[in-house]
Amino acid sequence: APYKIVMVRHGESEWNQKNLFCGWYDAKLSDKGKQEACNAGKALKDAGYKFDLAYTSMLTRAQDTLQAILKVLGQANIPVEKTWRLNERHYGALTGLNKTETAEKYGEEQVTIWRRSFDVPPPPMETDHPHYKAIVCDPRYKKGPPPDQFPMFESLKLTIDRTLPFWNDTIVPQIKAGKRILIAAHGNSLRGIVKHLDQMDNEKIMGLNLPTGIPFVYCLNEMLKPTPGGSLQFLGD
Ligand SMILES: CC(=O)Oc1ccccc1S(=O)(=O)Nc1cc2c(c(O)c1O)C(=O)c1ccccc1C2=O
Repeated sequence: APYKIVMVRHGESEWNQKNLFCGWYDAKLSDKGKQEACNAGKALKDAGYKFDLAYTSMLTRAQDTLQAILKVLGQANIPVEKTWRLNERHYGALTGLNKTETAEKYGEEQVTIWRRSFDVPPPPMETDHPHYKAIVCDPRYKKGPPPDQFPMFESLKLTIDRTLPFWNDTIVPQIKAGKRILIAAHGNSLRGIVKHLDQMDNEKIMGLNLPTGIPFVYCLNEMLKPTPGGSLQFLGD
């Protein structure tokens, strides 16, 4: 295929382990997550992959997954671009809650509605949220999003709507320039790219739960459309 691109969802985080909504909270990789990242690097190395350029989010769990992979590949010094547009979905007031607390606070019915909705957002993160300051005042966001666009909550739709401009405006030109690219990001930001590439409808993309730490490849034609059988090829399959 004229073009190939590799993507990987970050390894398990310490909050994934505890089944807490993480979103824009900067949880670290768990020991298992670090192992997953190394395994991803090994799978890519064994398959002979090399990269010219990598993209990741502003969140440590994705950045550390990327670095672990690049280290295994002996490519720790290739250019890496970090962007908030590849961040995980912002879970608003649910950030830090587990399953029981969510159901207690909002009721099972509301949880079921949220789980099934493409464009129903969770309640906003208020200024009294335990992690509000750590997230909103984090200096890493100095270069964006601008204060008036800084999310306090996101639906899956809103997440995809802020990820795709980065894909179209920044990543696509580099693919067309022939760069070998690796993206290490999050379940929902990667859903945005996958939905776009495979022209999936809302229900279908909500049914796709990308596994942590398993790289997947897209083989794209001249029009950057997936070739037959070129979609979502997981390494190790
Ligand atoms: C497997 C698991 O325990 O998931 C958790 C984790 C934390 C809270 C609630 C749950 S749950 O069991 O209700 N399942 C569960 C719950 C939810 C979601 C989801 O994908 C999911 O699997 C969402 O996407 C989601 C998105 C936006 C707002 C709320 C939810 C939500 O409440």
